[in-house]
Amino acid sequence: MLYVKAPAKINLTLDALYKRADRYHEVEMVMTTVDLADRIGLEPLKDDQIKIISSDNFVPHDHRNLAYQAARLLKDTYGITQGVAITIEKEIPVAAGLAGGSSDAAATLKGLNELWDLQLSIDTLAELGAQIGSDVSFCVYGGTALATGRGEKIQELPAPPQCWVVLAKPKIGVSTAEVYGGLKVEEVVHPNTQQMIQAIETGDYDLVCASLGNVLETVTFKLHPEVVMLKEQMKRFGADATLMSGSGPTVFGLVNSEARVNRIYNGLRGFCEEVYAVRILGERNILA
Ligand SMILES: C[C@@](CO)(OP(=O)(O)O)[C@H](O)COP(=O)(O)OP(=O)(O)OC[C@H]1O[C@@H](n2ccc(N)nc2=O)[C@H](O)[C@@H]1O
Ligand SMILES: Nc1ncnc2c1ncn2[C@@H]1O[C@H](COP(=O)(O)OP(=O)(O)O)[C@@H](O)[C@H]1O
Repeated sequence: MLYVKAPAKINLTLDALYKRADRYHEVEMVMTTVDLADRIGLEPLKDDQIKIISSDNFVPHDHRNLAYQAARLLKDTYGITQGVAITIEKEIPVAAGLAGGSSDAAATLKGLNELWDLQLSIDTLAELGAQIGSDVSFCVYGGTALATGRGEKIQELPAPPQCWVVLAKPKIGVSTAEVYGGLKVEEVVHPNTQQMIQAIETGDYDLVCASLGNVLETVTFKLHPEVVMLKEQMKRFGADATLMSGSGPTVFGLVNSEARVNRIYNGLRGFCEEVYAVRILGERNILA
């Protein structure tokens, strides 16, 4: 069995510039991976089938699974007749704004590239990933990046200044398509993406905190007011800055003191089941 790690991402910024003719939004996003990860196990099968094994009931076990789609894409593109059993040990909450499914797909692409000895470059894997979903290219590279286009054009950035990230997910799942569908691009307050990049490049933690912004927040807040409450609680418990990740509903807080992390974690655990305190995995780890 070949194992590959599939880490979650958070969006430090998420800006939408306009809606395109293909109905996707042209975006600018600063994203970074965190050390909350699924584990993907890949085992060759003699017969020509793709089998998904997972004990998580929220994860589809058929062709709708993004890891299944990654294997299908490689098989169809490169004429592979071997089958594979894909075991998904799920740690990342599903439909949470943390790109769990996209990261599983990216890890599957990387793992099968080895298992089937395809010798594809990381850039080719990222291009293939874009056919599966907008976030998959970023997940292939990991680390920290500016993502543009519909999210698939990736420019590497250095690691942000090290800090803790507290993640809290309310008991709801959010549909990315529904949230983007409710966005009125002409009314949004744009985050300052260039300032975030400058903050990361100069290692300025306070400026990172001041530059967080996500135009999807207002849409998800209207659909699910409990997300606003959670964000306010996190700030009240002492996070330096807070933001919703992706289309939500997960909210994260940045914190640069361990004592405060514990206080926030314990405080939030009182009324939110899914809380995690993790570190930023700022650097690329292509081999995962
Ligand atoms: C919002 C983000 C931010 O990182 O993350 P999540 O909340 O999903 O984690 C991503 O852009 C999500 O990427 P991903 O989940 O791969 O989305 P896709 O499957 O490509 O698209 C789902 C739907 O979202 C809308 N969509 C997505 C990306 C984009 N740039 N513009 C869009 O309008 C489209 O309606 C599309 O049909
Ligand atoms: N391997 C997978 N893990 C999680 N969700 C998956 C996976 N494959 C497909 N999905 C589907 O993708 C949708 C989005 O899930 P996910 O990637 O976890 O969230 P998000 O897009 O908010 O980051 C879910 O509705 C789920 O049914």
